[in-house]
Amino acid sequence: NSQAMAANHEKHGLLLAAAILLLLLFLLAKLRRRRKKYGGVPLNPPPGPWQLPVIGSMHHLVGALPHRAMRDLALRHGPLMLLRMGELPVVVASSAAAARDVLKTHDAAFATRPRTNTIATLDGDGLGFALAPYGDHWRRVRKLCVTELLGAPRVRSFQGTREAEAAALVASVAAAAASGDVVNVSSLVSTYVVDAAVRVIVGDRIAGRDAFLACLEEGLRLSSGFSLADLFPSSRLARALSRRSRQVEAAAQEMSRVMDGVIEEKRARKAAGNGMGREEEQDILDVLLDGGGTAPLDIGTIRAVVRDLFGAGSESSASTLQWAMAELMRRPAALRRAQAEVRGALAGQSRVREEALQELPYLRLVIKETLRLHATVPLMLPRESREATRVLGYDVPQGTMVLVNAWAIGRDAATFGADAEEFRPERFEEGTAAALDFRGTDFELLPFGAGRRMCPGITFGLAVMELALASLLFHFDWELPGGTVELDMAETFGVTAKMKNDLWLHAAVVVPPL
Ligand code: HEM
Repeated sequence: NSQAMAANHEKHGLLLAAAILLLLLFLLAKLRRRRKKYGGVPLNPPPGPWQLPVIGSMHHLVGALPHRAMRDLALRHGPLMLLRMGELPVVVASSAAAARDVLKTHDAAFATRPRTNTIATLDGDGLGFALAPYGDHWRRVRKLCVTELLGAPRVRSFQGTREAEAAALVASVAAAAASGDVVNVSSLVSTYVVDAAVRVIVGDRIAGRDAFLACLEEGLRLSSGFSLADLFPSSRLARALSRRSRQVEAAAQEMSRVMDGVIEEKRARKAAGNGMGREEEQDILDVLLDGGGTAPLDIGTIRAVVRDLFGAGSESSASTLQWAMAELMRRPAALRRAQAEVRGALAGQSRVREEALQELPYLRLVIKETLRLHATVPLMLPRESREATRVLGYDVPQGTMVLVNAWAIGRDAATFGADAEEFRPERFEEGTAAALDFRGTDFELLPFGAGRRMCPGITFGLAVMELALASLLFHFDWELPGGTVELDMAETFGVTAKMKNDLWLHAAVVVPPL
């Protein structure tokens, strides 16, 4: 009997051991699968919200704009968190300290951009530099752009063009004011920014101008956000089903076709000895076709650089200007102060010349505060880790997409105090905020990013924005249209957080344009 009991015990023991072994193997396999999914062998992944199979964390982002939803999640999960968008692991940095670690301490490790299907399709036959992988091509094109195209001397050389476009903007507002119509500030400001950009980038005499702009706009719209194929890159079905993939392909082809026409036109004019005048008259495309003093660039690269400059430069600047006007309308004291400043500095003159902008420190604070509160590229442009890296003590494996929530960082009460959500340009005249700058050295304020991939168009963008804002405030008094109690400050979804609805205002001429 006792022998039978012992045998029974042994049998149970063996069964138990086998069960435990199986369980362990199962858990190990699961763990390995998890680790493999995260990419590599992370030791300590950043915390994050719970995930569902297949869609990952996407259900946490439903119902709010991504930068807002991610800010709310970061308040619960911390300044560095791990999300999963479909198959893609995405790490989000949401505090100045986390941003410093990504953009400064490990700048080189995070200096590349993810290559999503949308980007690969758009870049199909030409690689610019905004979305290019880190490497020799990016380095060469960026250097050319920083030194030859977007540097202070070149930007200064376009002063006359900008002033002419600002005069056209003022004339359009004045015409609407004279007829008593409400002015669509959003639309006029966008036209101004795009016209100024077209003239500076490809010149004002191109035949295919309208088709060219329509293509750029479509390309930009399609490259915003994530497409289905981007979220499930390994799923050929998703790719086949994704209507956007096909739209992107069609847009990319059309864009190349139109752009080639523009370039041909330029080349023909150049060959005829007409159109490559003195340096100060050269537009950016002239310089690109010239090779900028180095070996000539291939046509695909030229196409892509032109597209990048438009894509990165136009909507961001136009959107910032619209937010600035909208915020000023909500803060009459700030509006009055900015107007008193510009009208005082330019007393007796009939238009704003760029030299006068030096005398408008408050106007600059208005733009700075707008960039803080409405970082128009709210999640910056995505980065990707080139190697396994530790950020704030957490492991970020190679190949992880990294987003920096510049929008949330600009509104962080830990930096800007209890009124961080309010528009108050004066904050930059007081206390520690006065020392903060947005040129990539202070991680509390990152509207243009920081590090190797930071925005190279700051000088260009500020020149366009300051002149327009000064002109609008110098010539006109502004009022909300009758019946408007509260301005609609909602944002749209996209790479840039634009105002969702156009800003309509009443303008009254105070200083008549010539
Ligand atoms: C208010 C205006 C603007 C804002 C808020 C803005 C913001 C940004 C941000 C956040 C980035 C990503 C930086 C990073 O990854 O660290 C960026 C990149 C870039 N911006 Fe801007 N930008 C503006 C105007 C412009 C203008 C006017 C141009 C050119 C004409 C321009 C050209 C670019 C390019 C080419 C890149 C990619 C740089 C690279 O990957 O190496 N931007 N911008």
